[in-house]
Amino acid sequence: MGVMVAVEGLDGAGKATLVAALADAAARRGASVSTHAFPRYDADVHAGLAGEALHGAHGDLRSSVHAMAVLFALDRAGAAAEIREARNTHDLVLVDRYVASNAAYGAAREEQDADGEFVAWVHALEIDRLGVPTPDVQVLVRVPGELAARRVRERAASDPSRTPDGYESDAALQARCAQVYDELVARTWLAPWSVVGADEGPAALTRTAESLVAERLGTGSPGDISSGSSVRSDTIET
Ligand SMILES: Nc1ncnc2c1ncn2[C@@H]1O[C@H](COP(=O)(O)OP(=O)(O)OP(=O)(O)O)[C@@H](O)[C@H]1O
Ligand SMILES: Cc1cn([C@H]2C[C@H](O)[C@@H](COP(=O)(O)O)O2)c(=O)[nH]c1=O
Repeated sequence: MGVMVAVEGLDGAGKATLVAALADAAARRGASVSTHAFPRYDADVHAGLAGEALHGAHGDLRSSVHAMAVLFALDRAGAAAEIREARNTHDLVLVDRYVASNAAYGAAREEQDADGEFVAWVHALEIDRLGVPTPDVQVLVRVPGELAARRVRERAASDPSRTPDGYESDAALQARCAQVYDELVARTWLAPWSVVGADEGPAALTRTAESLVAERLGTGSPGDISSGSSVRSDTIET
């Protein structure tokens, strides 16, 4: 059974960049790697609707925190079998955004902390009811909000298809979301966490992430996150 690592963080934190680098590094060592990203805008109707709502479509859909979270959750539920299969057939399963994104963004929108009703509701919905697989480790790419926002703006300037959506352009929401992520880490919510910082370029960040995740997983060799015994989540039930 492969190791499943979910990468989390603010919009523009560098999650996709880290996932790609981790996948490359593991593949170079001969590991089989399966990568996934949520929301699956083009592959799942729920994610597609959520993406359109983030850009202003579908009337007042975006204003409902729970409706948006249900759409993101149904997207993941639709991928649950694929993720289980990937775990059975690959050494390493990497996921760019996962259940904790729903917890962090929804709680931030509701102005709740990680001990609040919203985070408990996400756990009950996604893990307990929809049977979404629990990751072995979560990595928080923890960057200052201003840096993440600058990256989002610069990315949009060079790629018009990445126009900032309603969450990305809300600095106050991103700031609250960063706070909730820190609380989820402190509570070991859902699974153990490793935190990587913003003061490193992609290559150094990847090496740090690999070492920290290997440490969390208790694998023999530092940096080898694709094999060895995986520590199942010491989940905090909420
Ligand atoms: N460690 C890094 N150092 C410098 N620039 C980086 C780093 N990581 C990512 N970037 C740059 O920041 C921008 C955002 O990165 P990326 O797309 O990986 O973020 P993301 O967290 O996946 O964003 P989103 O959630 O909005 O899709 C990209 O232009 C990327 O090249
Ligand atoms: C998967 C997921 C995402 N979100 C939020 C986080 C982002 O602001 C947007 C879109 O994600 P992207 O990575 O910028 O494409 O949606 C969420 O609230 N819940 C989720 O499960």
